[in-house]
Amino acid sequence: MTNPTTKEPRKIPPGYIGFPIIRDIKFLATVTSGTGVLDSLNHARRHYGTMFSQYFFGRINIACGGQDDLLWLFNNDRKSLTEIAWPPNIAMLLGPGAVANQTGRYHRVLRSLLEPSFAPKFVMNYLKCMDDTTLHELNDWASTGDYQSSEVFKMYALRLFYVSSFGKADEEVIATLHDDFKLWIGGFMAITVRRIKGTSFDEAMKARDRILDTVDMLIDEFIKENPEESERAQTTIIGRLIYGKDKDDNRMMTRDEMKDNILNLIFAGHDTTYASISTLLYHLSENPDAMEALADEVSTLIEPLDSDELKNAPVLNACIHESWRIDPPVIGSFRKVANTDLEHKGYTFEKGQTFNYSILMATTDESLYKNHDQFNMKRFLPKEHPLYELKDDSGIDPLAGRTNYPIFGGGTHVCLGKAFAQLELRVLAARMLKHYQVEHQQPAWILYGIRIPKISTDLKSSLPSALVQGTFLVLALTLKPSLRLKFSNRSFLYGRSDGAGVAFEVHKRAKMFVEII
Ligand code: HEM
Repeated sequence: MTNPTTKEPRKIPPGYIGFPIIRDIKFLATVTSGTGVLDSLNHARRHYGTMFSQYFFGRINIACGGQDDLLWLFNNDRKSLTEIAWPPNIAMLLGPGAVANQTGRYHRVLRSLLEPSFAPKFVMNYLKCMDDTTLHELNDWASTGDYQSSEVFKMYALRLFYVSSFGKADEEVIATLHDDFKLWIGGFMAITVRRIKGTSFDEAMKARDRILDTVDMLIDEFIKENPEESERAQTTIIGRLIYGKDKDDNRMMTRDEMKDNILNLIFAGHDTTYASISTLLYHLSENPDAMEALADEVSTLIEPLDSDELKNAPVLNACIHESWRIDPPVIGSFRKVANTDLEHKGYTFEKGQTFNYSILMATTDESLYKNHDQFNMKRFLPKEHPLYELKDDSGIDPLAGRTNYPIFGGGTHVCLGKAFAQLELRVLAARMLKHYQVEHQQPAWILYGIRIPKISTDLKSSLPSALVQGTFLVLALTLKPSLRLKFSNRSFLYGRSDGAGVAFEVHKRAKMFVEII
């Protein structure tokens, strides 16, 4: 902190602030093109280091992602010297009672009311319903025999959250929530928080009202059907939120807090899960050795799935952690200086200065992860594993919650749903590779089992390759039904575009189909 008598003129880190209009165009181009985020990050990192100024939604913002920067920021968070700083539209969409919007004591109270539902031990209560939902879902995907959009991952993510929350699924309500949620998230790109009729922000706020009404009705129903001592009240997210008490204050959540926080949880777990599934499947299909090792490992898992066994499955964890590392579902978050000016690296940051801490910068730091742009799940295998290879990596433990693997953020707002997210992905990956054969497939025409690459490439080379690939495809239709993937761009908010946002197809053995692009 600075001494007011010796305070120097404000200095901010170097960076491209740019000229009006040009910077607006540059900013929009960066955030709307998936690879633009990583490219511009790499560019800035090369020129200015791990802390630099940037123009962001109309103001100067400090981006940072070095180990020292993250430690500094997360420690400030704990001392209440920095606080959360969502852009105003996101803060409004989240609502006044949402944990992610809060600071100080109120934030601690809300966390203490929410944390029990997401504690690693408690999360194991959700294993059975997650597993049942997953088996059912995979079967549905497999039986369509047609390409589907990656939207199904979103519905699946919502369904998992819903069954863990309420202990059962109501398809009509899930579909309504899904549609409203899509409109709600559309408000994230709003440049004004004025409610002008017909704008995406206005539509998003209306969707927020509808979601809150739906949640209100669900809470009423839950209370009616599940008294405090019932099993559902004791083992579901909503049960814990309704009946749980804060240990210090002995107070329960108000109805408004409950509604805002259910929406907050849906938001926090929805697209993150969707992006996690997309990227994991992408990297596995691009890395057949990893996929094979994983399929071998999950084939030996006992039935019913056991939470400890899943938690300790080395290849499963290594693949998930490496996929999250190379394509973090959340690439960063926002903070601002709370009340007192702060100093770091010789710069003085005044009250209100905003920061964007970068998870992506840490996970693509070459000094932490050699060949960071290559998927290498072996970096996270335990030493005693037969596939373990210590090359240049420094043995980082992704579960330690350190700044060298900040996938779930850090400081006081560190992810509340970490154990939940890990369980979801473990169950899906285990079930998929235990029961299905997963094939990677670039966009192509599939004609009676023969895969014909898009004719945009050289025709002479594509025809023989079509025949070879077609032969392999037919051979591949062996005992397991197969899942096929095709890739397109992914939302900028959730990392790079080259990795995910998949349309995919699951089909039963020997099912023939034609895909028209
Ligand atoms: C792979 C999946 C996920 C990733 C990568 C992820 C990542 C993150 C990150 C980076 C933050 C910190 C944001 C900040 O510093 O401001 C965060 C916060 C949060 N996450 Fe997650 N998350 C995931 C899944 C989930 C799930 C499934 C839930 C719950 C169902 C959840 C609930 C939350 C909540 C409530 C917060 C806000 C906590 C607070 O502000 O105190 N997350 N998450």
